[in-house]
Amino acid sequence: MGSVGVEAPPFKVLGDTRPDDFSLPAFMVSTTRGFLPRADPIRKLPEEFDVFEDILQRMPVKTLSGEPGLLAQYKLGETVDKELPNLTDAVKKYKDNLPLQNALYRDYSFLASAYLLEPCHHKFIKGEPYGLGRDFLPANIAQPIAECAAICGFKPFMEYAGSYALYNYYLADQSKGMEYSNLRLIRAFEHGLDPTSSEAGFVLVHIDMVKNTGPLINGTMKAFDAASEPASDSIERRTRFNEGMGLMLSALQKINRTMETMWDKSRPTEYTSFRTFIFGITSQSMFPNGVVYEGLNDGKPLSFRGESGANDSIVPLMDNFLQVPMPVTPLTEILKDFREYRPTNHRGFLQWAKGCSLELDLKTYALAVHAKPTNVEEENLVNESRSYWIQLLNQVREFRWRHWCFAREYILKRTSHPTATGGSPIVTWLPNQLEAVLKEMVTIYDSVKGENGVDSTCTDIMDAAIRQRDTLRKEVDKYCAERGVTRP
Ligand code: HEM
Repeated sequence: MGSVGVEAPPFKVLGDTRPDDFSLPAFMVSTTRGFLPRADPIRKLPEEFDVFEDILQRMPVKTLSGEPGLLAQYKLGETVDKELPNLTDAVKKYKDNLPLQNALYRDYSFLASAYLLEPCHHKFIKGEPYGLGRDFLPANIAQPIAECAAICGFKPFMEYAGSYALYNYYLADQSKGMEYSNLRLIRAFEHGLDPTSSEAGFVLVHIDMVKNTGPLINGTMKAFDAASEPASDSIERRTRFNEGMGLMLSALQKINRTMETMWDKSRPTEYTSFRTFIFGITSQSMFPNGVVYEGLNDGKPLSFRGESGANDSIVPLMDNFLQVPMPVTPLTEILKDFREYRPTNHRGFLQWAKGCSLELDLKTYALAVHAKPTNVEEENLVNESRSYWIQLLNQVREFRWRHWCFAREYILKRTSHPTATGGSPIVTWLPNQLEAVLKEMVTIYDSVKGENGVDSTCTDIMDAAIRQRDTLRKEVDKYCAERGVTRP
């Protein structure tokens, strides 16, 4: 499987993820594991890192044994300063083992965030505002994290895929595979080593969703493959294009159903307490002057965005495939910035998919607005393409709408802190993209509804979407008024 030969250089999507090949990066897009790492994450570090491992195990608010850890006692900072050697040379020794470098990056980024945000956690549990985080990362964390992050192609700060979420699970029982109840976190800040905790649920639901991305990639590649064929056999071409979109649609439906399990797996009342540790530096009151990484950047402070699902690749893939236009606002600039915080291979794939969709003029082909089908079979296929396109947009809408509901129930109702972990403004940012999708749905529907009709599924979808747009506007206006926020 693999590569579509349009003008853009072909992108190699893996079929076999070659789990035993340590010369390849941990993250490479595949039709089997989708956006998950090529193999289950490495859990155990080599023995040179034993002291580091020991601190990591003692770190969480609640350790694996259930005892309070260093973060519960406000002792992580002094423990790191006293006990942790600078292991940069040991990191370099394993430079050719890329999945191991990713495991090191995950572990150092956990320690870096815990170290920087420990004071804020202690303010938070006393019911006070976050105050200031530590603005200095000592060499024993700063230098090894810079080393392994550079080798893996990450920024030297916690990210969603490479660290907190997608490279942070193991299978309790190897024979049971990736079923939800068999997944455990490798690292956690608060109570996440207990699989029934809200922190574990929050992370594991992301993994459980991304687990379904193999078929999404497979469908995407099939749709691109079909559309890039010569137009001579238009029936065959469109049949295969529709098959690809059909696979994408069923994958997205499954992903959205899994997302809905968040409500049970992670309680809305508990999110704000573990999230203290996943905030970033950029646009956060806890780090007004950035953070100095000892021995790096000539002593000048650095700033990175925090961990966020905004760095997941499912929705950006759909935005790019469907060519969803985003408004020209400062909020959209944040969306673009988020897309820098992901594995290099994911980034390459998303950019390639965007170029491919534009180059193939996929939207025009799918909607075939002024097409004059020569027979009933072709007409039916064209209507099917239109229907799939609208249904795919509807899945992106559903994802973003549920997301707005998460933001409302887990965050807006619990805290007045104005920025999310990734540094986006909490009231206006998610609606910026959700409104863009709703607008695109209306535009597309208006362009095709007179064209011999679209099926009744689409009519129902549009009725619901238009009602939702009105509800969203009212809710955002209410939160803006309450918090004195103006929409950019
Ligand atoms: C309790 C559950 C969740 C909460 C409270 C939450 C919160 C947020 C917030 C506040 C943002 C804004 C960006 C920022 O961090 O600055 C965001 C963005 C995002 N999150 Fe989540 N999230 C949740 C679950 C998920 C899940 C399960 C996924 C699945 C991959 C996900 C994927 C995304 C995506 C794709 C965006 C960007 C949205 C867009 O492009 O419009 N989130 N999330």
